Amino acid sequence: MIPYEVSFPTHVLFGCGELTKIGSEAAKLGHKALLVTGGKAVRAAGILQRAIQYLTESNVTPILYDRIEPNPRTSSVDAGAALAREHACDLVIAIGGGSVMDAAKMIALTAKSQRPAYDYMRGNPDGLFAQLATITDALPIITVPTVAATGSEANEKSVLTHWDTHEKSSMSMPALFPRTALLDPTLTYSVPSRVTAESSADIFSHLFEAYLISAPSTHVQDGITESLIRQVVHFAPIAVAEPRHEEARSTLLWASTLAISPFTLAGRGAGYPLHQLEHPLSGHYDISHGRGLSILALPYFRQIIAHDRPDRLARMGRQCFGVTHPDDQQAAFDTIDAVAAWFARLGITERLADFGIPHAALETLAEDAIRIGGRGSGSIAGSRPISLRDVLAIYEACY
Ligand SMILES: NC(=O)c1ccc[n+]([C@@H]2O[C@H](COP(=O)([O-])OP(=O)(O)OC[C@H]3O[C@@H](n4cnc5c(N)ncnc54)[C@H](O)[C@@H]3O)[C@@H](O)[C@H]2O)c1
Repeated sequence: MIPYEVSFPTHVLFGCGELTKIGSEAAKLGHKALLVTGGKAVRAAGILQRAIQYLTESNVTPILYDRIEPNPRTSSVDAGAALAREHACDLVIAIGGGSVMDAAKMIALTAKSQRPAYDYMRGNPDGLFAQLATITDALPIITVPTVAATGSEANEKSVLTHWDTHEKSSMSMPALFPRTALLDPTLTYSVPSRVTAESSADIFSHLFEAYLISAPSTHVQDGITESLIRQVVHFAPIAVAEPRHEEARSTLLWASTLAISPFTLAGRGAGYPLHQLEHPLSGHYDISHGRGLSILALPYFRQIIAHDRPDRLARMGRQCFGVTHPDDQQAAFDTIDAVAAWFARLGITERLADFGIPHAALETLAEDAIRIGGRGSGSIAGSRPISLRDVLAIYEACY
């Protein structure tokens, strides 16, 4: 058993219509808010206009920064932080998906520290990466997720891309915990089916990654994780088919928040190897995160987990996918088939070649995965040290 220390400090308000409370919640934390969002979707859905109205009615002045792209870049964070300083904002509000929330959280930090976002990233040799665990100072943050996917709304993580070096990596520090998260499932009704499908695959990957390579004595966490996987497997196809299905959208939204939380992760003692394999794909080719993960998942199961932890793959299959075979090895392979069928139901069937990635680039991508994801160790931590050869074999298998 691995000892753990747990913190879930974000105050969560969950329910259809909770967006109406954004003004009163913001007024508790500040007077002038940098309102961070993406280019079009949130405005097109009418969410942005409503948020501005509620803030203004509560005497909170919104300063709009609507330049966050999917797979957010350090340059966008730096520009947002400069705007927050210029207007003396005392609060940051994120309305959008994981990309917007991750960027807003780093804006809240760097607006105060006055350092470029890249200073905090793994690849910056003169940076602060080694000190992240002790960094606590940032402007207060409110998150309003409009996609059920990353859990960024209530966790201490941010994933950014430094486009000059194509490094995409995650940072984790206490300063990034949002103070308040407003979770309103109706805000996700406008998410297109394609994005709903890949976001659901992302929630699923957050749930299975540490679960499949978990240390022993995590029975409570296992039970919660399996329950969440069952809900995502059941409700994702429903939300894809019926975007305004309240029960499906509500379930996916809360599942996404809990998927990266101490309730599922405490004491696992394991990292996110599949995420380390995905980051170079979106870092170089701007592939959406959930899509990249789902393309890599099946070869990762076949080449790593089915050999190292058939017991865990079999358990996930029996608990969440109706697998019944009594032999663990066979049940592990049956689970892979069941996950493949679920991806197919969601319409996720692409291969890496479909995204214009040249075959000759696979080696560079694999080297990047090892360099950034391996933190200088020469391999990625997982059920065993995952080598350059393993990564390349997985990329080849889904090309
Ligand atoms: N912080 C974390 O813990 C964490 C965990 C996993 C992944 N991530 C990162 O988060 C990012 C992905 O976030 P994401 O999956 O939420 O996607 P996203 O934020 O990139 O959004 C995906 C798309 O959905 C659109 N969209 C958002 N809300 C919408 C709505 N209501 N209606 C219609 N369209 C809408 C966006 O405009 C965008 O085009 C990646 O960079 C990933 O690496 C962060």
